[in-house]
Amino acid sequence: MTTKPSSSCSNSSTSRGNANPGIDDINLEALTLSEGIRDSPVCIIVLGMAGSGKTTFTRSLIQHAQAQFNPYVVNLDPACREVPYAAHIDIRDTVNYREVMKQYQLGPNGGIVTALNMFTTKMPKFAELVRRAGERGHKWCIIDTPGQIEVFTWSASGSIITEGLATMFPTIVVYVMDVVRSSCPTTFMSNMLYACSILYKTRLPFLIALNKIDLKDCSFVQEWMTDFEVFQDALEQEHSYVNNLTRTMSLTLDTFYENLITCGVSAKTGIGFATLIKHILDCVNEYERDYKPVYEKMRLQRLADQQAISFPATVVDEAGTAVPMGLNLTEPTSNADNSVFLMAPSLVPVQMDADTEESEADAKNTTEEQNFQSFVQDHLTAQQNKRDKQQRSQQEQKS
Ligand SMILES: Nc1nc2c(ncn2[C@@H]2O[C@H](COP(=O)(O)OP(=O)(O)OP(=O)(O)O)[C@@H](O)[C@H]2O)c(=O)[nH]1
Repeated sequence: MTTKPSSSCSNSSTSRGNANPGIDDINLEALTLSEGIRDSPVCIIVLGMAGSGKTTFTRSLIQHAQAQFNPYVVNLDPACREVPYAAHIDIRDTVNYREVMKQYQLGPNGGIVTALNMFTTKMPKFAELVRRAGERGHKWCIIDTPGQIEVFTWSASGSIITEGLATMFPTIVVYVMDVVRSSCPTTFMSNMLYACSILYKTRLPFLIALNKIDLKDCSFVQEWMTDFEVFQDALEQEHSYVNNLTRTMSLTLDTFYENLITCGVSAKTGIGFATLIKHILDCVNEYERDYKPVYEKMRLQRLADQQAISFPATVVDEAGTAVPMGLNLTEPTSNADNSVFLMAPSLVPVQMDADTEESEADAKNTTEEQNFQSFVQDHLTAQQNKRDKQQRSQQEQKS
């Protein structure tokens, strides 16, 4: 097991003092936009609503693709406790999400977004690791994303990662959908709206994995997508205020359904994965045929933008003045000096601080113990004072 660094971001200086190098020490040339889009590895970004089964799906896909595609695996969920597969790159090795929450005074979702932002500062090096994986024979790179879907799909870092990968490697999106939860027409429609918005936002080949078919057959979803009348009938059974909206939406999404590929799977039992892999290969062909020219153009445009002369903020009119954020918020240490570093197998420093969670738990236990002791002490003192007072008043009465 990889030992977790104790600070919010693993500091490159930690690794520099070590016998084992960090990623910044091995003179890793960051992959630049000047290189064209490669043939491999194919990046498969796994998205889906919380609890839809993304992580279980990722594990199952790895198993089914192992022999043929030798997947390189990336976990981008900083908040998960553990993953049921061996990840080659795990965001949790790069950014300590709990420490981020503490230092930046954030709630859980803000912590996840910030952790992802920090990881994204190393995007060129992340891309370089993926490229090297391709050269070592990994034909696929499977990327598991955070539980809260909006954290990835609607954050700047999610876009940077998705577009960054798509301008360097063939990239597709697999949207995992829970068929059991989608048996409610309104939930189905919410899921479809999400899928639709992601499809248009990412502009990548898109495949819907209808997951958990061991619990419920997915043919009803496919029927709802192809036959408007059947969906209307299902909607009639529900008495909800949102029915009108759902009905209108289903009409709007009709054209979107036509271009969608769906595939029933069970991440738990493995049913449907042989077909799913065929669909993934079709999506890769689709990327090569329809999307690659678009991303190639985007890559060249970005390269031109990068090479254009950039003016320092001082010469820009109305550059403005930075103001401190929030109330009494101490600015956390800046990360501009390369203090976030990316870890991958063989780059893990030998000497790491004690496991953060363990030490945090110990500290918490000690504090709780102290709090409890002082509570008992206060209680005993109060009791004693009460007894003394009673004795005094009894003596006064007697005298
Ligand atoms: N029966 C059944 N259960 C499944 C299947 N896939 C996932 N699950 C269960 O669904 C639950 C959620 O699965 P996860 O893989 O953690 O889902 P996730 O989308 O990664 O979850 P978050 O990242 O927390 O949003 C777990 O209890 C899984 O065991 C499946 O195909 N069949």
